[in-house]
Amino acid sequence: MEGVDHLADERKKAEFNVEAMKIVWAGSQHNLEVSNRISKLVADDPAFRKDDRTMLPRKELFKNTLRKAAYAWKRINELRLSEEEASKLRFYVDETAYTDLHWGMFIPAIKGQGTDEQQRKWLPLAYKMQIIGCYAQTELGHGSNVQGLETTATFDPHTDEFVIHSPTLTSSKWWPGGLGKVSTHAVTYARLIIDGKDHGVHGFIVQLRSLEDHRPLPGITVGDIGMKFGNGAYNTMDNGVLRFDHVRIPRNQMLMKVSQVTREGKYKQSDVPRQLVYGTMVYVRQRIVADASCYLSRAVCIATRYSAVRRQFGSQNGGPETQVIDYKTQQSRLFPLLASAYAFRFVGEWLEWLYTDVMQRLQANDFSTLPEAHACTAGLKSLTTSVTADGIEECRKLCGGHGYLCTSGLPELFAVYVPACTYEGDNIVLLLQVARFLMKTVSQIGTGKQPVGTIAYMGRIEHLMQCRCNVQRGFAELSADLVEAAVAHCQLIVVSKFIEKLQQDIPGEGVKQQLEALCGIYYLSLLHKHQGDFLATSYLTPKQSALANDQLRALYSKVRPNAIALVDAFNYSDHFLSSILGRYDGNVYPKLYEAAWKDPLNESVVPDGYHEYVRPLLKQQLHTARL
Ligand SMILES: CCCCC/C=C\C/C=C\C/C=C\C/C=C\C/C=C\C=C\C(=O)SCCNC(=O)CCNC(=O)[C@H](O)C(C)(C)COP(=O)(O)OP(=O)(O)OC[C@H]1O[C@@H](n2cnc3c(N)ncnc32)[C@H](O)[C@@H]1OP(=O)(O)O
Ligand SMILES: Cc1cc2nc3c(=O)[nH]c(=O)nc-3n(C[C@H](O)[C@H](O)[C@H](O)COP(=O)(O)OP(=O)(O)OC[C@H]3O[C@@H](n4cnc5c(N)ncnc54)[C@H](O)[C@@H]3O)c2cc1C
Repeated sequence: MEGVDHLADERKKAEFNVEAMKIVWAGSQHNLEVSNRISKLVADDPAFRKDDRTMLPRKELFKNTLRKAAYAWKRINELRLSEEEASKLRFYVDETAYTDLHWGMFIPAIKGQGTDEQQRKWLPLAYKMQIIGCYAQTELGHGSNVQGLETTATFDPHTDEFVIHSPTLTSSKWWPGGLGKVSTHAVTYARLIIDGKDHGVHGFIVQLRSLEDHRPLPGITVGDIGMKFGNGAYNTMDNGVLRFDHVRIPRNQMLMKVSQVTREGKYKQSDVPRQLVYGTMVYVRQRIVADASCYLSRAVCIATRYSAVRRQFGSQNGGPETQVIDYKTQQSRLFPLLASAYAFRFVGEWLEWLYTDVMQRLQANDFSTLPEAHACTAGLKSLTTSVTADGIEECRKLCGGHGYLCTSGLPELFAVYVPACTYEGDNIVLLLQVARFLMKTVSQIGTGKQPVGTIAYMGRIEHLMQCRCNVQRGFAELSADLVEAAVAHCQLIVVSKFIEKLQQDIPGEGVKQQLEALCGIYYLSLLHKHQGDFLATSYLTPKQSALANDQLRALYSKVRPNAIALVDAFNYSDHFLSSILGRYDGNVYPKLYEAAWKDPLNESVVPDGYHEYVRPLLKQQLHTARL
């Protein structure tokens, strides 16, 4: 029934102040106000419609994305939106586009690695979108191993230029988003060669296309790499291929904050770690962690609302069947994901703080916290994206058959999100970086160096203090176990940041109690999942393990009446969720029925192709039957 809130009874059960929880989720009253205003702006504007996205052929889909990106930019300017509001608007438009890479990587790369002079030249152009940029690092043959990139930038002292060249097929740039069809410029990563000497990988600003007619400049071959997983989803993005044939750029287009090449061709390394060349990736990994909670909470919101609407079995005396959310099995799959969404929100906030702190220290030439920042961003990016991708798929299964329909919103959400496990660093490769950091820490504990920050706990573990180990010895052989240790370390960070959040003053009736319950579900469900490890290492007795499981079940019961309100606190509009199963009013069945009839296949009663391919078969059967 239209206008009826089918979830009203569920909402009445809430034992906490939902409006106050919305503020906790948004981070502040101000953030909530901006989110409300901008999400409504997008939802109310038919130009941002997206319910047809999974049905459009690629070319139409891509053109539509270009239209939306241009329209979004027009609105941002007309309404004089601030940078914060503009990025919220792109978030609520909810369509991956070349602009993600322009704002998310091209500009940060110039800001992080360009000199003041380079920033003064390039940033105003980029901010006004008079040039559009991408981040061209990965190659056909090299992704994870950045030091293995093959593209060369050879200094020519006669002309004061670099010659950018792709020497082999495997050196072709491959994957950069926005590169395929739109970008006019790319921050391109290439090996710096001076006088025959290889100085390793550096960033260069290279113009790719004419600003007049958009054609590739001489020596540039560029295009899209083709369709990716899923309908709609990441196919709104023009991930591209790019080859350079001795393309010349002025010397001052090498990003020279970290190291410089002089007019005479002298290579000068600033007094900063070379890893700062990887700074843009650290920035984006931190953003991806913050984003994981958004994707996971969307899926959880859909699955929770639908689980309250859906009924199966258990009818008593002809009464209604049981809501599937009341089954303990459903709760044991759904509520840990709900708890994870909140946990990732808080660890994302903390990581943002850590990143800002590291950047401030770098300004003051203090590089001491860089290794920890790298380990935290790499590890948490890996953990949160893996859990989120698996969690979206679990939510699809929690919605039974209807979860498989595109109108549930879940297939596209999964397809658009799952590459997050690969981009900005393959999740296993990143965990190996964390493992290396942990092993290095262990090797230093023996020398009396006290670990601080997120690894301080290691200094309190007795047998680690006795440990005398070399970082590399046995590393490769034990790498699968070390990856597990790295995940456990990252989980510890997530749990401790959740607990720290609870130690803050959290206003709103019942809000803190709900968060305490969710925090308990988060760590107890982990403990339950890994109880074998805890028992094997005698950190838990079987009795304690059983008690922990009892406590977990009790927390599921505590959260159950609040489940709908806890997902309402994410404050997602129906437009943003784009899911019939996750509708705010729970009016699922009539809307599913209605949507089916809107499918293009139902535009005619007799489908295209019937007369060519079906009718002849039927005729043949009639003929055979008569015989
Ligand atoms: C639809 C979803 C949208 C999501 C939106 C999300 C967020 C939105 C907001 C903003 C983002 C905007 C856009 C992004 C959106 C979507 C993504 C789209 C694009 C994706 C882009 C990319 O994928 S870009 C390419 C990314 N590539 C990688 O990540 C490569 C991974 N590889 C590496 O990083 C390195 O090769 C390495 C770390 C694995 C190894 O490096 P190497 O130099 O060989 O190092 P060693 O292992 O020998 O280590 C040497 C020492 O250096 C330390 N170290 C390594 N890395 C760093 C670092 N980054 N910082 C600091 N220190 C580092 C390492 O620890 C070693 O130290 P020690 O010697 O002391 O041990
Ligand atoms: C949607 C999408 C968007 C992207 N956007 C961009 C972009 O804008 N710009 C850009 O430059 N790049 C981009 N990329 C590329 C991306 O960064 C790389 O794909 C990513 O870094 C992984 O590298 P790879 O593809 O070389 O994987 P590989 O390293 O080849 O991984 C293959 C397998 O090998 C394993 N493996 C690799 N090395 C090791 C090791 N040392 N030990 C153990 N196992 C290992 C991995 O775990 C994985 O299972 C994008 C990729 C995708 C999918």
